[in-house]
Amino acid sequence: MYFLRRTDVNCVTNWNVPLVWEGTFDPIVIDAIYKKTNPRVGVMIFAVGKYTRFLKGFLETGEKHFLTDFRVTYYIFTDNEKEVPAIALDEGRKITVLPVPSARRWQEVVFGRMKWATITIDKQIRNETDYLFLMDVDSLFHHRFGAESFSRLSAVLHRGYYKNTERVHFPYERNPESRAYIPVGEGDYYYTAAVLGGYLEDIYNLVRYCYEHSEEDARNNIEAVWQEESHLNKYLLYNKPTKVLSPEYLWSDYTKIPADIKVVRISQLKKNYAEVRPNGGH
Ligand SMILES: CC(=O)N[C@H]1[C@@H](OP(=O)(O)OP(=O)(O)OC[C@H]2O[C@@H](n3ccc(=O)[nH]c3=O)[C@H](O)[C@@H]2O)O[C@H](CO)[C@H](O)[C@@H]1O
Ligand SMILES: [Mn+2]
Repeated sequence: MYFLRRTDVNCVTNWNVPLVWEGTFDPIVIDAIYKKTNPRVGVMIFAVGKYTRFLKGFLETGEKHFLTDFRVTYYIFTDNEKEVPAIALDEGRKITVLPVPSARRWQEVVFGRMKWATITIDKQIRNETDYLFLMDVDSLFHHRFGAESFSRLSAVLHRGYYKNTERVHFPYERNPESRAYIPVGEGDYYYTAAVLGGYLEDIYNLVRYCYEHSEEDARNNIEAVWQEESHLNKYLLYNKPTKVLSPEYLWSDYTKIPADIKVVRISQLKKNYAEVRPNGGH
């Protein structure tokens, strides 16, 4: 008998839910537990404008590493259906393409994810999915992303702020006029908006909150500092995740891999922001 544990990182949050790292779970045991209920998994990805170029790599590597042996539907929201590549999918896995309008600003797309997620869950996905994930498309899977990620609400620590950043320096929205406002002194973690998952209804509550609150900001001519990610961080402060995933679940090709990151499960690709976005860089 041996026990899986890590002593170099924190494996539990202040509200006593798991913080998942490589070396803290047995992948075979945990997949077998969830396999019994054979859940239907949905993954929402947006590929608007030039971002369709990322679909091939995302889907091909997803087939190698993302919940292999589970039933998975990739919901691809795009303004250009013709650019969705034909990828050979394993049994029990499929692609559903959903049309969305083109955008003049990249901000429209990242905010729009919350809007289209809300609308599409109501219209269709509620009847098709048990667990729902939302992911950025400009990334590749490099390593197992399995059933250890399942819970009612699972959020991923942003790689840039998980270790050496005091909470007063988290890049939360600090304008009290914004619905995403978090006062200095509050906050648990800074979470990324690029990977997120949970039960369908829990994700629905989250995306609807982010959608409605960003619309309210827009009516007051406010755009939160990190767009939908700011609203997400506000939501997660008052609706704590039931599982927190380490930055293994979203690293970046821009960032050197430190010793506590034993595996990189997904990594954001380097991209030319000015070239790939409709209104240029940051
Ligand atoms: C440095 C920076 O600017 N960071 C933003 C961006 O990081 P990122 O640089 O990760 O943003 P991104 O350009 O990858 O956009 C997020 C996702 O939106 C989709 N997409 C975006 C633009 C577009 O024209 N077409 C399209 O399909 C695509 O799925 C992409 O992966 O997103 C974060 C949340 O995810 C925050 O909102 C940040 O504001
Ligand atoms: Mn991205």
